[in-house]
This record gives sequence, structure tokens and C-alpha cells, in this order.
Amino acid sequence: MPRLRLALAQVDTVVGDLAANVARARAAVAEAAAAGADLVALPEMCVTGYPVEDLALRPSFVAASRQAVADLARVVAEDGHGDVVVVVGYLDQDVDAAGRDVQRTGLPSLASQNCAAVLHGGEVVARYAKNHLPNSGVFDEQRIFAPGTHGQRVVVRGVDVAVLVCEDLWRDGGVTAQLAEAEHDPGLVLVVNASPYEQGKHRVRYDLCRSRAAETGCTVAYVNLVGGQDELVFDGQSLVVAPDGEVLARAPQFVEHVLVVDLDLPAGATDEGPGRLYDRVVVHADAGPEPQGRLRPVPVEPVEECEEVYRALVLGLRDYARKNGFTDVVLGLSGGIDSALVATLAVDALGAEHVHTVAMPTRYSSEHSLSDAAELAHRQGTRHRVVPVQPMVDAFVDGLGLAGLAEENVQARVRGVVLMGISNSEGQLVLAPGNKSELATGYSTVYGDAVGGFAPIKDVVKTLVWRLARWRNADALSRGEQAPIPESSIDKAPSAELRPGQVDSDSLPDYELLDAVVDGYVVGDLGHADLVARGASEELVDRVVRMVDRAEWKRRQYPPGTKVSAKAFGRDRRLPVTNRWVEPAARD
Ligand SMILES: Nc1ncnc2c1ncn2[C@@H]1O[C@H](COP(=O)(O)OP(=O)(O)OC[C@H]2O[C@@H]([n+]3cccc(C(=O)O)c3)[C@H](O)[C@@H]2O)[C@@H](O)[C@H]1O
Ligand SMILES: Nc1ncnc2c1ncn2[C@@H]1O[C@H](COP(=O)(O)OP(=O)(O)OP(=O)(O)O)[C@@H](O)[C@H]1O
Ligand SMILES: NC(=O)CC[C@H](N)C(=O)O
Repeated sequence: MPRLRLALAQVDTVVGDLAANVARARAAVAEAAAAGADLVALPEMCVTGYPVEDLALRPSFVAASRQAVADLARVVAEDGHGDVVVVVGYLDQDVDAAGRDVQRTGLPSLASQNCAAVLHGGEVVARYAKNHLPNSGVFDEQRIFAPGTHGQRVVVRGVDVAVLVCEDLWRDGGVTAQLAEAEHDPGLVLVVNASPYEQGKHRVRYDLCRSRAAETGCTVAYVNLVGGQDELVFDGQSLVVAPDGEVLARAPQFVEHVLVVDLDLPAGATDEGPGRLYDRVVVHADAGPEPQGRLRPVPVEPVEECEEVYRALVLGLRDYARKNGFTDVVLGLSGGIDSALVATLAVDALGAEHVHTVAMPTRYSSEHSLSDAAELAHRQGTRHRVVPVQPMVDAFVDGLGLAGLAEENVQARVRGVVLMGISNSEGQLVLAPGNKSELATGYSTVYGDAVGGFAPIKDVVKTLVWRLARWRNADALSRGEQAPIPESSIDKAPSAELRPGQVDSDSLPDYELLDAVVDGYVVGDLGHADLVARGASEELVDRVVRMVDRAEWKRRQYPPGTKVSAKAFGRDRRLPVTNRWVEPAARD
């Protein structure tokens, strides 16, 4: 049985920075080659970054990607690794001619394809176009890509390796079913992926790999992208699963890593050329000498839920800032839990000296608002300042004769102006601290606390905000460190402090109840009857559904933020703003 030394290189790329992505891929191949790898896999669209969205429609971008993958083949060979086989994701066009037949109404005729290239000896020796294009949730691939229709195999050290791209693995009755029925079984199914993180997705991915390994009778190797891109976080956690479901290797989550593992795999067919369903290119017909030693790193176990979400949020924020040219962030610190958690995430992402916190008291601010904010800044070492905003608020209130809600909201708006002013003069990225429960209900002031460039916890419901804060404190204490978040910020009743004695519960249902309905309605798309059947009262469902529907326009104006749930606001959930559809009540 041939032994293949496989490297799965989960790298962090930047959309559009092809030169940097090629450099990153080159370094990862060098690392894998130094470890003796025969075959190195890099993620889906590694050369371009992912997702490229409508950049795929630009001929200049497609041409640059094609050139960049050729450059990568060349530089890998120049580095002395020409004998290593590299499989890497990139953007190309017309790789699979049949793909041109696809209907893409209204778009230019360029048949861009989401591809994997096989590199060897300084050349691109094979190209494969993704057959199945995801088009739900955050994915829009049928809008921008033509599907491939042909498979690709590459024979490496006597092993017939089937190359797939991400969604190809997910589709029942698709490419993997063809593999199961093919006249020659592959010895390894190698999938290059850009699979975004969401809570618990590692279990879904493992189940998927296990079932495809069973279906095809092959070991499945799965390499995933890592890093943040706008709303998405790719979590790596590359994986190798044997036909019996055993996890042969698993990389850590949320960090770059080159996972090298020796696999004993069946020898495969070695005839070259086009078959009925796929092409095969032979790089090494024979197994060749066995690699020295046997590399079998202990699979990295997934972490528990709060830690996983927390780390996803840190990476999403860090990469958004870094990839958009920001070293520093600024946010209003109210002494409440949302801004406390966002500040803590920012410190973990960027370092305390890069986090600027601003307390902006008005006449309605409580004493603990200032003291809890100062305490957090002291514990974590953020660059903290106090800007009393009442005189500015007074100027608007008196100048315009504002009262009631208008006076309440102008306080939040003045704070927004102050933060944008600081950002304009000092260059930080402004963070909006709204959580998913607030976004769902529209409980924020547009152009007020909703200002900012990035919203780190916009996909985190309030009850999870509290859990994450508690987890972060407990984690610090378990390491003998001081808890970063003042306990009173976690324990106090949430309040916007925009009028005397205001608390969130004046306007919103209890967060435990609210979050359960938000989850059912927003994430699960459940109707009224199902929401009631899950235990909410008719009145609560009516109220929450109405609030969620009415706030669509506000969410459209909200900054992007990291997706962690199965359905985040934004591109994951698209609803009309102008909309008179009312979810029918169970009693109707
Ligand atoms: N469909 C639509 N399309 C476009 N624009 C629309 C619109 N409906 C209203 N508008 C506009 O929006 C305005 C109303 O929105 P907005 O000014 O935001 O004000 P509004 O939503 O009426 O009030 C803000 C609410 O959020 C609460 N809040 C504020 C700040 C922080 C927190 C917190 O705890 O974090 C909570 C506050 O207590 C209050 O209940 C209207 O005056 C109108 O100009
Ligand atoms: N006194 C303040 N000083 C500085 N920023 C403030 C102040 N009050 C509100 N903010 C900003 O406005 C955001 C909205 O907070 P608000 O207190 O109105 O409600 P919240 O949703 O409970 O948030 P938090 O839990 O952070 O208090 C805060 O997260 C903070 O960024
Ligand atoms: N890039 C892709 O094709 C990803 C699609 C896949 N369903 C996933 O969520 O991982």
C-alpha cells in the first residue's frame, strides 16, 4: 500500500491581494516540503481570497488570477520543490467548456469558474472547475460562476487522488456519488474549501466527511481557509477522515497551520487521459520510496462552545481591522455589558494600546457608568478618555427645541459624532457595539450608537453576550489572571440611560424570552404557530415578530460584523425593506 505524505495548508489570504496570497502559499509549500510532503493542498480560491463576489465578473481579475497560479507553480519549482504536487484554489475561466451553457441572465458572457489547479515541475498540469455552486445563505456562486462538469484525478506516488472544491462534497447525488460509481476508485478524495464558520459547524463538517468517506470508500482530506473576510470568518480546522469514520488528523481552529500526515492508501489506476466523467493526470505512477518515520499528529480536539465563538469574534475583528488598514479601534464605553465585551474582544484582537475607549456621560448617566468604564479600562490597559457630552447635547436640545424621544436619541447621536470626530482626527476604526437582540428589535439609535465601521457582536444575541463575558472572565481566572470585565458590568440590569431610570425591560421583553423567539423567527424562519409551539406566548410572538419586521430598514444601515450563527443579519437573510407581509398568527 503506497504511503503518501499529505500536507493540508490552512492559510489566511486577503481578497484581491494576489501577490501576497501567492507569497503566503509559497511559504506554506516550502514548510510542507521541508516536512517531506508529497502532496500539498491549499484552500479554495487561495490565490484570489474568498469570496470574490463580483470581482469574478472582471476579465482583468480573472486574467491576474490565472497568471498568479502560473507564477506560484514557477516559484515553487525555483524554490526546489518542483517535485511536490500542489493543489490550490484559484479563479479561472472556460476551464470546463460545458460550463458555458449555464444560464446567467443579465451577466457578461465571461464564464468565470471556481477552480483548483494542480501544480508540478513548475507548471500547471491540470485544472478542475467546481461542479456544484452553492447559492443559499451567504453564498451567491451561481450568480458569478459557471459550473464545471468534469472531474479531475491526479496520480501522486501511485495513489489516484480525486480533486474536489468545497460544495462538491456537500451535494447528495453529485460528484461524490459519481466517484462511488466510477470504474476506478480513487485512493483519496482531496477537497479544497472555503467554508465559513458558524456555531457547531465542525460537527456538521465531520459528519459530512464521514458520510462521504463511507459513500466513496475513500479517505477524505479536507483543507479549509482561515481568517476573516468582511462578515465571514473561516476557521481552518482542516481534517482527514478514514472510510470507517476515524479522524486521522485535525488542525487547530482559527489559526494558520500546515498539517502534515502520512496516509497509507490503496494504489490506483495510472492510465492517463480523459475518462467518461473525469480526466486523470499522472505525476508519479509508482509509490516510490516510503517517507521516513510515520507522521501522525494527534488530532486537535474542538474547543467548547463559548471559547469557539469568542475566538471567531476575535479573528473576525482582527482581520477586518488589519485587512482594511487599521491598527487601532475606538468605541464608546458605557459601563454596560455590550461595549465591555466589544472592548475586551478588541484588546484580545489588537492589543490594549490599540484600543481607544471613550466615556461620554450625559445628565442621565449613572455613577457606575463612569466607574465601570474606568475600571475596565484600568484592568485591560485601554487608552481611555472621558468626553462629557452634555454641553453638545444641550446645544441640539435647546437649538432645536427637542424633547422626549428626540432628546433621548440626540444623546446617542452626539456620541456617534464624537466617535467619528475622534476617528477622523486620529485614524481609528469605529466599532458599533450593538448585539443581535438589539438589531432584531431595532433597539438602537440610527446614526447614534449604530455608527461605526464594524460591528463585532452584531450576530451575538444578548444572552450569549453575557455567557461570553462570563466565559472570558472565568478563562482568565483559570489562568491565574485578573478577570478583564468588571463583574458589575455583567450583573447590572441593561439600560440605555437616555432618560431617568430607563431600563431595557421598559421597551423589550425579558432577554431569555426575546432571544428564543429571535432564534426561531430569524434563524429558523419559523411561523407564528411554530414559535408558539416552542413555548412563547401569542402576545410575545406578536410583539417580537412586529419589532423584527419593522426594523429591517435599520439593519440595512448597520455596519458589517462577524457571522457566528446559522443565519446572521446581512447577506445571510435578505428581506425587502418595503414590505407589508405580516406573519399570520396561529389564531387567524
Ligand atoms: N422604514 C423606514 N425607512 C427609513 N427611515 C425610517 C423608517 N422608519 C423610521 N425611519 C426613520 O428613523 C427614525 C427613527 O429611528 P431612530 O431615530 O433610531 O429612533 P427610534 O427607533 O424611534 O428610537 C430608538 C430606540 O432605541 C433605543 N436605544 C437607543 C440607543 C441605544 C439603545 C441601547 O440600549 O443600545 C437603545 C431607544 O431607547 C429607543 O427606544 C425616524 O424618525 C425616521 O427618520
Ligand atoms: N455614557 C456613555 N459613554 C460612552 N459610550 C456610551 C455611553 N452610553 C452609551 N454609550 C455607547 O452607546 C452604546 C449603546 O449603549 P447603551 O448604554 O445605550 O445600551 P446597551 O445596549 O445596554 O450597551 P452597553 O451594554 O454597552 O451599555 C454603548 O455600547 C456605548 O458604546
Ligand atoms: N465555499 C463553499 O462551497 C462552501 C459551501 C459549503 N456548503 C459550506 O458551507 O461550507
